[in-house]
Amino acid sequence: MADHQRLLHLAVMVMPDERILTARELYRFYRADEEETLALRGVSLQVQRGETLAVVGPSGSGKSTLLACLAGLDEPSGGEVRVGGLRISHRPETERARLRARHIGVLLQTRNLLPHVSIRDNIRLAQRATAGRPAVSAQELLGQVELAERTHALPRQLSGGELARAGLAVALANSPDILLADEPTGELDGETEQVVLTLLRNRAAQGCAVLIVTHSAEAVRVADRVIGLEDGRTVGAAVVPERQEAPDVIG
Ligand SMILES: Nc1ncnc2c1ncn2[C@@H]1O[C@H](COP(=O)(O)OP(=O)(O)OP(=O)(O)O)[C@@H](O)[C@H]1O
Repeated sequence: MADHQRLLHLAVMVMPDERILTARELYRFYRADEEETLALRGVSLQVQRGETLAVVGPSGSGKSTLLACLAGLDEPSGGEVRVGGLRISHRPETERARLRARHIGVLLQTRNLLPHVSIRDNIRLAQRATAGRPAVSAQELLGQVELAERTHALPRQLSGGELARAGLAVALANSPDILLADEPTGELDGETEQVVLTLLRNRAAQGCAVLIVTHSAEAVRVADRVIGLEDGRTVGAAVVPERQEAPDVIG
């Protein structure tokens, strides 16, 4: 190999892949009893490090299905999902779970919290899914989401806003490269919504790729880009013209 080729090869090897999350031509077909639904019909997207992408669309348009396929919680019927250079789709569940634990934080509408353990132990259990020492302690994470005083609380002892922040702390337990959030501000009041959006923005500012499925105009406003889904297809993509920074509530 010539010198310049060797240098180029090295540069490609050490250059971080900015397109950390890539979905190509995703299809998801459901069959329940006699009913067949094509929930995704060829969806392609990319999210870069440091970028926030909002996915919007009417009920039933395929948003949650898309998020589940991106997270490796569900398998697309066709197409593929890549995390950095690694394919996460079309692998056994255990391998998808391993890749997810290492690279992806997922915040689901159900708030991804186990009901019978404290919020601190919810975080610790999430951290056990990866080998090695977590980069950030459960106590530190709870401090970041302003729940340091509620360490021992069970999920049912928390308010809606506190639950949303606890769910986010669990999603961030393993310092993910990618954060996927399904309606992260769903039932929150305006003030708590701003707190959660600020936390998401801060993560993106630290280099995380953030994808938010949302109905909230506020959430769309803090995104860098927005894509629409309708009937399982992307119907438009736009750069948000003037991003409104959420107030800097949490450092
Ligand atoms: N497990 C399933 N089995 C059969 N059909 C399903 C399943 N999950 C979703 N669907 C169907 O796939 C389509 C897309 O559903 P999905 O939940 O992804 O939509 P959504 O945009 O997230 O909706 P919402 O905004 O109401 O949460 C819908 O027609 C839904 O009924």
